[in-house]
Amino acid sequence: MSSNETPRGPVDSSRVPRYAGPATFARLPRLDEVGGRADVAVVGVPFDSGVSYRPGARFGGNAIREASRLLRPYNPAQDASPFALAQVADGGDIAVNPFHINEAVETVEAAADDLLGSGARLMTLGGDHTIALPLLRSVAKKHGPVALLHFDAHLDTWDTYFGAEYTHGTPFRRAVEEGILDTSALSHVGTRGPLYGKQDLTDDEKMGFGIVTSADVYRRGADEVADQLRQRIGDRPLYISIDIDCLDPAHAPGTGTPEAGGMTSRELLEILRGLASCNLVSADVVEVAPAYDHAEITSVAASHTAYELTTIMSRQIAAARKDSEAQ
Ligand SMILES: N=C(N)NCCCC(=O)O
Ligand SMILES: [Zn+2]
Ligand SMILES: [Zn+2]
Repeated sequence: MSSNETPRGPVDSSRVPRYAGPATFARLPRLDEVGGRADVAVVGVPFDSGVSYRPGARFGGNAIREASRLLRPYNPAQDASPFALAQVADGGDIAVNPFHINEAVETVEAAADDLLGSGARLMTLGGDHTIALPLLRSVAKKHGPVALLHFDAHLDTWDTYFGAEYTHGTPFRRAVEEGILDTSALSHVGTRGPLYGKQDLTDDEKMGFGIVTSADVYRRGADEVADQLRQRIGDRPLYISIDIDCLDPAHAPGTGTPEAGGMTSRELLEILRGLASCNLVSADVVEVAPAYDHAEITSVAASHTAYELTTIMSRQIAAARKDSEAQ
């Protein structure tokens, strides 16, 4: 979108009932309806062949789209209308091979290359956490090694499962090995639950990660945690990866590897709002498995999470555009 074009926004829910018609994220236009160019492309990755326990995250993207019908155009928490500040559009799903993990990883990377190459930032809806690796590869090709904020109950820096190196428990170890992360700014947030051994933590620390556990969030509060994370990230290009199981199973039952004692959705949303000044280049929300959900609890939480992330990106795009116009 050039600076003098008005973004095409969501379907007006005061004219067309919000439950009518096919679902796109937040009832936004499809990417092809805005000439194939968007500032933020919301894309689904229906892939869950990398999971170690309950399957079903392949249906996550569409469940989030359905739940996002109720999102409204003005975000008071960030005082912004994200879909008016920048062109946000739904790029549909990346068609990945469910029978071949390595090929799926390549397909996701190539599709992300195309979208990022068109100038869009990515808001990806998973899918299981395996997909973070090809997304990070693509983002690093564009920006160099990026800072990573990883919200998750799990470390996801394990080595292999059944000899497989691409799984939902291993993407961030692979990313560190490949040199696509800025190891001076890596944090897990919401970590908790049993591990295989203490070595998991030692290995993780050696890779450069800092840990803010879900109990830390509870004790110190969202604002203090966001301040600390912001300081660590500085103005580095930042990728945020959100495994919905960072939330307590009470707030996100619809996921494949639930762990007790997690964050509330309020805490997650507040931490994200506290990061609004960071240079967020792309993000994902993964591990929503609707078959285990009830009353869309998980997909509503995921849709609001993606809404906050999209708002951060839109505000930055609008601010950058204003700066370049002033020059
Ligand atoms: N990324 C998610 N959600 N879970 C990883 C769990 C890996 C395990 O089964 O130990
Ligand atoms: Zn997890
Ligand atoms: Zn994960």
